[in-house]
Amino acid sequence: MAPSVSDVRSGSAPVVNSKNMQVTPDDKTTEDPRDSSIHRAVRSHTYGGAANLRDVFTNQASFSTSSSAQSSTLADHRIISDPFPNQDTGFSYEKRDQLGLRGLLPPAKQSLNTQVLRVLHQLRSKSLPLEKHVMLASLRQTNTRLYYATILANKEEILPLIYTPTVGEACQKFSHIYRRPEGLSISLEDKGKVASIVENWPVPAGSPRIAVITDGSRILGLGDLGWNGQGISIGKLSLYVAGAGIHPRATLPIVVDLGTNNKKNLEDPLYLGLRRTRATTEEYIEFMDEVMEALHSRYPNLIIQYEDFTSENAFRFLERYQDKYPMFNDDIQGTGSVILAGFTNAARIASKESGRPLHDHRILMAGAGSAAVGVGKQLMSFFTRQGLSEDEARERIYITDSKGLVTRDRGDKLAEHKIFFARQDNEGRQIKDLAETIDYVKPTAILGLSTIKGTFDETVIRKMATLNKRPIIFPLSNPTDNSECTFEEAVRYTEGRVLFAAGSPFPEIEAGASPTGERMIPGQGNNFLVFPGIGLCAALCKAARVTNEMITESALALSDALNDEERKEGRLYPNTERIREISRDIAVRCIQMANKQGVTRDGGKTAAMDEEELRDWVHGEMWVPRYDADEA
Ligand SMILES: NC(=O)C1=CN([C@@H]2O[C@H](COP(=O)(O)OP(=O)(O)OC[C@H]3O[C@@H](n4cnc5c(N)ncnc54)[C@H](O)[C@@H]3O)[C@@H](O)[C@H]2O)C=CC1
Ligand SMILES: CC(=O)C(=O)O
Ligand SMILES: [Mg+2]
Repeated sequence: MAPSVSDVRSGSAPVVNSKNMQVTPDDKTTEDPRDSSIHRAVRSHTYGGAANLRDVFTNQASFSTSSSAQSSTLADHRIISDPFPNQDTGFSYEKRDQLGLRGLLPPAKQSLNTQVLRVLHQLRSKSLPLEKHVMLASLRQTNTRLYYATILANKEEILPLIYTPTVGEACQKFSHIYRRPEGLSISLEDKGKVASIVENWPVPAGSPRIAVITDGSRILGLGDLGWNGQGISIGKLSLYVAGAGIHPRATLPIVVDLGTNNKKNLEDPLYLGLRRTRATTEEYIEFMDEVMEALHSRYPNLIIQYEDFTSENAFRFLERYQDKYPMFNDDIQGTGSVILAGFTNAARIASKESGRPLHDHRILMAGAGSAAVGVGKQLMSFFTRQGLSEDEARERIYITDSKGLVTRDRGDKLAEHKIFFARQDNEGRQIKDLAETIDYVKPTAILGLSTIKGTFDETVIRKMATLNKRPIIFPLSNPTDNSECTFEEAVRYTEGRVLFAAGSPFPEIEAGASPTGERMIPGQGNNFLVFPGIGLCAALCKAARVTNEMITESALALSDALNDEERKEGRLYPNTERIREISRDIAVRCIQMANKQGVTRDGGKTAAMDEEELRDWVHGEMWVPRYDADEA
């Protein structure tokens, strides 16, 4: 059955009367003549006949002749093959005449809204999430604006298809579902000539502003997927566009291919990455130095988000580059921010009901990788804000790994990143079992960043329910199949008292099925609630660095974003439907912090604005998918 107009949920309707192109490619580098001619052509919707991004670059000469009706008619019809300017049945009859599109399109002229209905109709006729993911990827590759209009009008339905959990399966099968290239692939074989590879990026509308880079070595909780990790860079950048209004053409997905240790991939004839095992640490460092230098020298304002590197390299490259380039690590810092926000909101509720002072919370983490340690470090600021010293704050946080509680005297050589939270007050006691560790620590909160499904089993959850009036339980590993427990399990074993957030989305529990008799909404504690706002901030104020203080500010802004209605509903995070508003508020607070720290490079523009002006300006800078007014 075809969906009705009312099926298209509003909120951020797909077609809105707002400016079209704002968080645009970097104005500085658009002085590149290739960029500016292309940018102008795209803006004015004249078109020189490029079939794809690369052609936009090579055919740019035809832009300058597009005023000639004769030559443009021959070339311009290919606009329907270029995803950004393509409007398909949305082209007005006048434009069809102008561009030689008569007869190449069905007779009907349809609005973007109606086109969204068709996408939903087709999407809902498919049963498997991966099929839906492939269909949406194909839409992104053929009609960018329709893709984003569909997402914005149907966030709850679409986000799990383009992001976790489905993006996990998509990455596992990325070489199989591959249709056409998207983003940059830079392989170890390009060593010594990475700058020329970066030069190859066709820059269809000026320079990119945000890049997401992965080496595919730890995709979600799925391990080493090699080149197939490109799917995560693409997925995260779709969220930048949908969630923060970054212009689609200002995004740059990158996979660096330094080999893979995934035997299945190496033996798969369809695998599209390098067929070699992973490079050594020395090779890694040299190569990444070259990549960062090449990206930064071509695009000095580019914000580079590191994603899903193994923990050792995640920490290594954050430390190596954070004071040199505008970059941040999403798994360490983005996750730290989002969990600090959710934990703060949960701890306030728990403390209000139990009378326990906020500074007296104790957090036990299952997991001691980049995500857990990043979260732990960010959570320390929760305690220091309650008046504790750094050491006292650190003592409130316990981490466990596959061998149990992490202690200094456990007898094994601890990875460097684990040492900070390794206990020294255990008096020689070593505990392997998580339930026993709970008896020892008596935590008010358990956070799962272990990648292991079922780590929070019935015994663990029931112990938390015995110890706490409102136990805080956050199984944060992705995708859903790796979650330490389900929402339903957490609710059942705590008789509905749990304060819950998970990395991947779980369904709500309706009032009739809930032990409390009230509808229960699970939180989604996922870094996608903050990284779009952090990146938006950095792009807009041309941040020279993404400082730790900016990251902490993003957490405070997210925590403050919860409104009264959401609090009444028992939410720990604001409703994802409001993601653009949330990103705007995060960006405003981060820009203010960036100005305070003197890391902006916008010539004092944002420093001169008061908060309201800044909020309006940031809002106005967000790109909204729409067709030209006369064609909508
Ligand atoms: N919700 C979110 O926004 C985010 C979630 N994550 C998730 O966090 C997970 C971990 O990521 P990384 O830290 O980078 O991975 P990692 O592989 O470096 O760390 C996993 C850690 O879990 C430990 N571990 C394994 N089995 C365990 C067990 N039974 N009990 C306790 N600890 C155990 C390992 O020893 C290791 O320290 C992934 O599943 C990822 O999807 C990561 C970033 C953001
Ligand atoms: C959400 C995310 O960044 C992860 O699971 O790795
Ligand atoms: Mg990640």
